[in-house]
Amino acid sequence: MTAQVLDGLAAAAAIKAELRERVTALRERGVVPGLGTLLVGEDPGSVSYVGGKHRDSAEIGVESIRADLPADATEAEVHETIARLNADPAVTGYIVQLPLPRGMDEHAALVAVDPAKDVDGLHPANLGELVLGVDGEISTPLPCTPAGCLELLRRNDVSVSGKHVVVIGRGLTVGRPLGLLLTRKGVDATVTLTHSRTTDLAAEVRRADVVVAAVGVPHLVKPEWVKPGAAVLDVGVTRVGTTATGRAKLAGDVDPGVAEVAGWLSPNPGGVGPMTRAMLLANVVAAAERTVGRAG
Ligand SMILES: Nc1nc(=O)c2c([nH]1)NC[C@@H]1CN(c3ccc(C(=O)N[C@@H](CCC(=O)O)C(=O)O)cc3)C=[N+]21
Repeated sequence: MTAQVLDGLAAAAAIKAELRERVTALRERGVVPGLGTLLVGEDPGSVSYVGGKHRDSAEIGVESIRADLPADATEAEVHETIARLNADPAVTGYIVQLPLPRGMDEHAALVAVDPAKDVDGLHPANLGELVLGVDGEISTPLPCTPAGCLELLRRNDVSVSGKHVVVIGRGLTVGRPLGLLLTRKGVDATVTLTHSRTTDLAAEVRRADVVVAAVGVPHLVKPEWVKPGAAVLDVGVTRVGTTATGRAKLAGDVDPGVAEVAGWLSPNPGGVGPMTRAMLLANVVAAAERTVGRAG
């Protein structure tokens, strides 16, 4: 058996086509959505992701506002830039690209973002809404990678309702908020949130109907761990060298052999990454629509 491909590029293209129409409607009302990014330093992964976010924005008519600071920028400069993005009316929403350089206080940066402009869904107020709003609709932005995981499954008719989902990794941007999203009413998964201190990860994964690997350990999830027919989302990515042509060689958290056991598998690249970017744009468009609502 070979797993069906959970094609993130195709799903993201469909989402972007829908968003493009909403952007056109906003522009007709004189509202121009703008995505801001704050990037500190030159981590090659971060540079590549931020570039992708702005390319996607241009495709659907969202303006780009880039703030790039050198790796040796001071924390005060980072906070000045955050204040500027908070105040800039052209910026509908923005993200502080993580990780920040070693030694910088990420929590302090995330708290400083205006919650109304937090299109990452990582401000404590928005994460708090995610915790409090488990029983109903919430209008605050959802963290992009967790939302992208659910949307990729939904668009491929893979239901998680009543299913056992094993999430590997408890990080701020994926595992922890994903556990909250999966257990909301209407999503209704049963979740096991595993991490580096989990005693027997292989045994946990073997019981899973859906596996989400988000740790950044190349090829961690082995074919023998996966229940035949399970859906596997490969979220983590690690740069493991460069190709002869100078491009980055990437390795996901899932061993390629899993494709022979799983029922569905998201490729990496081409799976959850493009969905993360699509969800970011969805948050920007929704934030712009909320400003229209406020104006009457
Ligand atoms: N504040 C913040 N928000 C984030 O959402 C955030 C972050 N910081 N820091 C890092 C992680 C990682 N992340 C990715 C986004 C897109 C791809 C992506 O589009 N990947 C392409 C390949 C891109 C390539 O070739 O490098 C793919 O999977 O097909 C990957 C990873 C967002 N993150």
